[in-house]
Amino acid sequence: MKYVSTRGTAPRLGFADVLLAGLASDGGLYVPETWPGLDKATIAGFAGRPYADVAFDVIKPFVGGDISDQALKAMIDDAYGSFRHPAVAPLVQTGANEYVLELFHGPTMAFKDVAMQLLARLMDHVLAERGQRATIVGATSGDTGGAAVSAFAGSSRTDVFILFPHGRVSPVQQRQMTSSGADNVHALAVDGTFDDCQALVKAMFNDTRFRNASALSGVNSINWARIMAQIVYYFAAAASVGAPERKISFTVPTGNFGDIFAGYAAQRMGLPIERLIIATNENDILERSLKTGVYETLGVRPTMSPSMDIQVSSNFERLLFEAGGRDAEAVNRLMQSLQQSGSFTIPPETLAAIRAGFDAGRTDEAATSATIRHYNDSRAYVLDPHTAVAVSVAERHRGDATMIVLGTAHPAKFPAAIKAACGVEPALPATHADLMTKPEDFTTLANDVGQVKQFILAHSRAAQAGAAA
Ligand SMILES: Cc1ncc(COP(=O)(O)O)c(C=O)c1O
Ligand SMILES: N[C@@H](CCOP(=O)(O)O)C(=O)O
Repeated sequence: MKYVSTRGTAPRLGFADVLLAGLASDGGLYVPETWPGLDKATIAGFAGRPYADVAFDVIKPFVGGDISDQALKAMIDDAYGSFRHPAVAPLVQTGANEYVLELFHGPTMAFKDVAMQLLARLMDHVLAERGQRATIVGATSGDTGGAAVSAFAGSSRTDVFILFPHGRVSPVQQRQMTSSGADNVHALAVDGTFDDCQALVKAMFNDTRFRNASALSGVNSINWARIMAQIVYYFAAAASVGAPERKISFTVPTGNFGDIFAGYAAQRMGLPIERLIIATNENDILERSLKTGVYETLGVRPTMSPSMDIQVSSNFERLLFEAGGRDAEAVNRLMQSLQQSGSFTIPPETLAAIRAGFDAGRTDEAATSATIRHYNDSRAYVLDPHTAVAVSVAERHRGDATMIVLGTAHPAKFPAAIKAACGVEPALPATHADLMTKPEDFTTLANDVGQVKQFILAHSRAAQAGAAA
């Protein structure tokens, strides 16, 4: 399996190189050169099988021959052995034909763990085989950071630098990033928004000298391996409720578009999905884009679903590439326009292709609270605010297909919002009982790429080894 960049000029790479590259060298995102297919019998056969077995079958074609089957299987088993629920991603029925897919039973209580636990093992494996170290950078609006810290803490081959928007993540999310005590973890509180943090990460990748000097690698969903691991739960969940014979739609709380792009990838691999529904909070760039055809960034508004407080939705570029017939030049033009003017107009045929598979809806703060309250009162089920955004959108997009809403975080990560909405203060799982009393360690930095690079060069063992060589 080879991978190509959405911007067309970066080298075609195999899986192990894409895994370590993160962002492509032309600024684009890697996608598989061709989509592997799974036939109907294979998909139906996923029902009732252990999650790790489904993961192996879905992931194996993307890895090609770069990692042996035995090593891949061992890493998958180990990654999902760290989850608190034996099913890894259980489906909870919430209505006659409605389910919440609980993706928050991993070590940091958000769906990011599903991919990050495997990504860390894959990276360590490839780095060990090559005798290399890497400098890992990540931007987070709250959950990717904690998941990365948990997955990479103590790894001898990586130093991890997580940029988070100072004062814009929940206290639980912050502690998960700042209290690991691991020497190879650096939490950086940036004076800015998540979009600023993500722009800093991309600027570091686009500086070839810095990138090479520090052996830079990324853990955001710009890294193909993150998306790859997230495809699995679409197959597992759909098969468990009767796919491929039963019609199924998914509603996905969306920010950086990685999670829903994984659903699109599952569809391209043969999973019949009726509709993929993008659910946004008041940071509704994707909902506006699908409605008007104009992708236009406005200021970020802080909401009670902070992990979705995003305007520049990185993985939308992957969809533009696919829906536009893999026209890398067109993607380049759109991305240049975004950089210069903060907006672009989606070409009409591309927009039509997107609308053929996707719907989008927005939920404001009052409706998010009302949904949390309603689910608590009527079903004794406590939704986290991100999942509540999606449940509210799903209710407005009911068709005759079975609806699966992705439950992306545990409500205990956002206790203040839940308490305000329904009076309940969700408790942290016993595994996290001491989290909020652990000492914190983080560094505050300005929204300045020079300062961030300087910090990384001073603290990355890969950079220091490179400088000494
Ligand atoms: C809890 C939660 N829900 C939803 C999202 C949005 O997912 P994506 O960025 O893949 O669209 C995020 C952040 O990514 C998140 O942390
Ligand atoms: N919501 C995310 C933002 C980064 O998304 P990613 O999936 O690209 O890592 C977060 O919680 O950090």
